[in-house]
Amino acid sequence: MLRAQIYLEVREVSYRPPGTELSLLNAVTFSLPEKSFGLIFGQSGSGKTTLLQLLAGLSRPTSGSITIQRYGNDGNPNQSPEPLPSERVGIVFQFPERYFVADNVLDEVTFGWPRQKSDIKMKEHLALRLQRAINWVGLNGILLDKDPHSLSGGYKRRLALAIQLVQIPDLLILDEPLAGLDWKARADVVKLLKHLKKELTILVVSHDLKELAPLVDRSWRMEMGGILREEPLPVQFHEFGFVPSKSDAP
Ligand SMILES: Nc1ncnc2c1ncn2[C@@H]1O[C@H](COP(=O)(O)OP(=O)(O)OP(=O)(O)O)[C@@H](O)[C@H]1O
Repeated sequence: MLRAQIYLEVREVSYRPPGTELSLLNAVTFSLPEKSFGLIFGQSGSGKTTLLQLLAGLSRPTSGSITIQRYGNDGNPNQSPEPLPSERVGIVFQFPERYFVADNVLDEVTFGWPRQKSDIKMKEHLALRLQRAINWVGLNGILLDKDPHSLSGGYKRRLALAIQLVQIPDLLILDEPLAGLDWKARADVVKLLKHLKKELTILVVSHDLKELAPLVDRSWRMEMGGILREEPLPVQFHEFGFVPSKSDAP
């Protein structure tokens, strides 16, 4: 049975940085249903980060569209697509801990929030959002007055996620979320992403295909020249520790 669903839809998006003749993305087209996990992989320099920056609204496509489309139970679009609002997109860049600015966890998560003038209702609303984000990423056991730089690698990534989740994004974008972490922290982040996927649409750029594969609903390879093609992950069962027994052999 079909059910109503919302899709992120990227149509024929091309991008040429202002003042250059070089096209970094060429007619990129894909769609991702809400509350699913998309993974983009491909060679270094193929344009993956450039695409994420466009999705986050940090730069604008030279042509093409990035929209939200709602479909009804009959599988037909409900109305015309709406532009993806950048304030509903959270993005965590590679090595987010390098950009921490505050000297305690609370200030890092609430950086830029109004401090004095907000009314009680607004303060309560912000406190609820903060609590939700902190609980979501499992930072509730951590003292909020701790120096973010003193946290372990895995907890720094949780904090980076909380900073985005506090804005209650519809789409969470992650650029190489496992890069630079030890095996335990990587396993921790994968577990956390599995949990977040129940509530959010997540789009990840990564080279860590093996570890992320169990979460992935849709995957695309970015080829040099900024061309995106849907492609299942090139991961074999044996890479997950599955060794066929003799009776399983064809
Ligand atoms: N503003 C710019 N002007 C010109 N070239 C750029 C600009 N930004 C990025 N590039 C080039 O565009 C190409 C794509 O870069 P991008 O960072 O998107 O690739 P990537 O697939 O994310 O690579 P990696 O996996 O190494 O992060 C690279 O060759 C990069 O040097």
